[in-house]
Amino acid sequence: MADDALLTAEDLHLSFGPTPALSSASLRVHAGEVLALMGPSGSGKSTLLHCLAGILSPDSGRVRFDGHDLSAMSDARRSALRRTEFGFVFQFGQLVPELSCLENVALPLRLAGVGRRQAQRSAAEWLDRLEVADVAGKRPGQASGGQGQRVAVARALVTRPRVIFADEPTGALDSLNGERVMRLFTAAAQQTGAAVVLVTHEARVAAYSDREAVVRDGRVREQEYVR
Ligand SMILES: Nc1ncnc2c1ncn2[C@@H]1O[C@H](COP(=O)(O)OP(=O)(O)OP(=O)(O)O)[C@@H](O)[C@H]1O
Repeated sequence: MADDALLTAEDLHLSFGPTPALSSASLRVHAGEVLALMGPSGSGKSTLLHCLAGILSPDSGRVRFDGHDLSAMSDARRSALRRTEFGFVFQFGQLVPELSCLENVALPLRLAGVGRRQAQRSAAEWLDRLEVADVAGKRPGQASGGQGQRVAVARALVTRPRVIFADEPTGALDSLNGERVMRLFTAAAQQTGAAVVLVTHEARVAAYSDREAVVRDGRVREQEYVR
């Protein structure tokens, strides 16, 4: 594999008490690619994603983003990196229920110091791109599951992060809505040049990736370019 990876995991080990979750897991993520992490339940996919995102620290091994070792950073610097360079989409959108969908998407920009009007303008553009402009004024509870996930994708992309981590982003949706989310998500990520690291059980969802990596027993066993 080429050495120009944006994000790398090298020989990660991590146990939760007596339970090993990662046992020598290594992976490279390249700028702009969509990488699907697949594998059996409990094999370590989410743990690997959380280590790559700097949410969990491995017991040993190293994660590097753009050449910088995440474990060598202070907590404050790692949090800042997560806010500015990474975006997140989870199974249940985790939108703020009291805010409108527009305000949810504008929120990461507001937290980054962008003025209200500019943040709302960008948020509206992103809702439009994800084909959910019609729910801008609604609260997440008034949107459907598929619309909520597209709002969550807009919120993850609005800051133009370099990597988006998505853990079962379509897990709560039927296949038609799941495919719509994936189609819009991957197209939007491609437009911004963001890499996507996607955990999924579903071959239909993984079909939107450029590359699949199979995690078994805490280790990346097979990797294959699918497109
Ligand atoms: N917070 C935790 N505390 C204790 N054990 C954990 C914790 N998180 C994960 N584990 C264990 O670590 C192992 C790997 O879990 P992980 O969630 O990474 O697997 P996964 O492949 O994402 O599973 P799934 O597909 O079911 O979501 C499992 O044995 C799991 O039970």
